[in-house]
Amino acid sequence: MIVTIDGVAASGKSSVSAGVAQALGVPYVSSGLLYRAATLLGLEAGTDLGDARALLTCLEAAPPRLEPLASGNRVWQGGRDLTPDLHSSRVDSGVSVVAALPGVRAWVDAQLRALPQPFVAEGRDMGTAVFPQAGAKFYLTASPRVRAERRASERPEEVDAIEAALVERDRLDTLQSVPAEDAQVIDTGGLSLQGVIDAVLAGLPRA
Ligand SMILES: Nc1ncnc2c1ncn2[C@@H]1O[C@H](COP(=O)(O)OP(=O)(O)O)[C@@H](O)[C@H]1O
Ligand SMILES: Nc1ccn([C@@H]2O[C@H](COP(=O)(O)OP(=O)(O)O)[C@@H](O)[C@H]2O)c(=O)n1
Repeated sequence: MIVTIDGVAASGKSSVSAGVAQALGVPYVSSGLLYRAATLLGLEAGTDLGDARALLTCLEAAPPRLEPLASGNRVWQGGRDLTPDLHSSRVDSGVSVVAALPGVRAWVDAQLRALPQPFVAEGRDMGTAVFPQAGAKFYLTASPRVRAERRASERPEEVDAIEAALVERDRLDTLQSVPAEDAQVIDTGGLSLQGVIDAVLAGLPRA
C-alpha cells in the first residue's frame, strides 16, 4: 500500500513520514528533494530557473536519482551526493519557480512512479496527481508562525524572515498543494512529532 502525506512547507511532512514508514517497516519518499535537486543543478549551471527546456537538458544529461533510505532520503548525481546542498536558502527561494514548470513536474512524477512500492510518499501532490490510488492519504497543516519557529532550528535566518519566506512559498505552491478530497487533514500545531505520527497511524485502514 502507498500512504501519502502532503502538506504546506515545514508542516512536518518528512519527519512524520519517516516515523510512519519506520512503524510500517517500509521506506519513505521525499518528492520535494527532486524539485530541490533540479533547482540546485539549474543554479549551478547558471540557467534561468524559469527556462524549462534548459533545466530538462541539465536533468537529462546527468539525471539526479532519489534514494529513499529509511534513515533519510538522499539524492545522487552519479557519485556526487547532492543532499547536503538541497536545503540552502538559495534553493528554498528558487524551488517554487522550478516546480511550476509542467515539464519538470512530469520528470519528477516519472522518477517517483518508477520506485519500488510500497512506501510512504510525502510532498504536495502525492495524494492527488501522482498516487491518486493511494490506500491512505493525509494532509498536514500548521500556522506559518509555528512552522517558522520549527524551521528556525535548521536555518541561519531569523524567525520573521523564515516565516515570510514560507508564506511566499505557500503562495507560489498553491496550485499543486490542494488536499486530496479523501485526505485526512491534521493540524499539527498543538501536537508533538510523535503525536502526529500516532494520529497518522491511527488513521490508517485496518489490515
Ligand atoms: N509536531 C511537531 N512538533 C514539533 N516539531 C516538529 C513537529 N513536526 C516537525 N517538527 C520539526 O519541524 C521541522 C520541519 O519538519 P519537516 O519534517 O522538515 O517538515 P517538512 O518536511 O514539511 O518541510 C523539523 O525540525 C522537525 O523536527
Ligand atoms: N510534491 C511536491 C513536492 C515539492 N514541491 C515543490 O518543492 C518545494 C520543496 O519541497 P519540500 O517538500 O522539500 O519543502 P518543505 O515543505 O520541506 O519546505 C516546494 O516548495 C514545492 O515548490 C512540489 O511542487 N510538489
